[in-house]
Amino acid sequence: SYSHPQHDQTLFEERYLRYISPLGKGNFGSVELCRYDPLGDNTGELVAVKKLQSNKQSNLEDFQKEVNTLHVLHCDYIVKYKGVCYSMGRLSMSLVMEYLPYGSLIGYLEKNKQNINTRRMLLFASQICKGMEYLQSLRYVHRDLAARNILVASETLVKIADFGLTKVIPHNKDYYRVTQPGESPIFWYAPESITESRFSQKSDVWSFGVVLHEIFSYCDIRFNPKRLYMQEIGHNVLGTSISVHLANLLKGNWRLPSPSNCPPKVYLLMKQCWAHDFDERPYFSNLGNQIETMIQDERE
Ligand SMILES: COc1ccc(-c2cccc3nc(Nc4ccc(N5CCN(C)CC5)cc4)nn23)cc1
Repeated sequence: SYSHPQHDQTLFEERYLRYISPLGKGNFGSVELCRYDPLGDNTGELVAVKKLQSNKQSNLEDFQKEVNTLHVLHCDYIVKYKGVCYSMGRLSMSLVMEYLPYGSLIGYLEKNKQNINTRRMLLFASQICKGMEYLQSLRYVHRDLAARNILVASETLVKIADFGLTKVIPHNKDYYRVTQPGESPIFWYAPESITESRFSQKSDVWSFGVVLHEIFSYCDIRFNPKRLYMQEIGHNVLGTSISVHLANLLKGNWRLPSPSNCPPKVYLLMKQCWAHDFDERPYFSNLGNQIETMIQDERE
């Protein structure tokens, strides 16, 4: 059954949505840069439009849920939802969001690593913490927190994007169990998510630790989490699935190594997020405070 349509949904008319260029491919869809230009004089605003890839019913319902999720989120550290555009002909819909000019954190850190100091990396980390704290206050679990899903709005502001896998935790539980794990980003997953498909605020904290590792590795492809884990697991693993090897590696307390030049106190923060027992992992509020303190201490 369809989730109820949002009554105050902002409607963008397809005929005024001018395609400019592709921005990337996310979960279930592609994102394009468009100008919404009703006056037809190029004075309209630039927007990021996420088009639903296939019109498969299941994807349409997941997409509608993503729209409903983003619609209720109002936070400086979460990409702003603007509205939807229905293409009547194809009975499909697109999600219209604010356009963030600097793109994803991955491209930004790689390109600007020369002039990004520890202080700015900690600032980005604290903003992601605040966005996650807000998300958790509404009982949402993101489930796909990764540098690829963090967008750069300005040189001093990042926002969390891509709520394709986000779930709401039921009120009588403190975790969400996924039935059909699709294309899973297992190298960002907590052990309990890998072995039991169990997702909670504490599994998002684990993923945040991996995002910290990505940030302090300047998202250098040579040190990306998947590559580091696969080096440790060994590329020629046959038979048993990668996730079994990964779960055993984590059970045996192997963790991603400290990025080079990463301040020891930041690596300690990552290790806190990677406590095997999810009850021992800090909350985003606690992480945010620790990071704020580090920012104060940064003399740079
Ligand atoms: C996974 O792919 C995406 C792509 C775009 C988005 C998205 C959603 C909501 C808002 C939003 N603003 C931007 N901006 C943006 C700007 C530049 C680029 N790149 C410029 C350089 N190119 C080589 C790569 C794309 C990508 C995204 N992207 N974006 C989310 C996931």
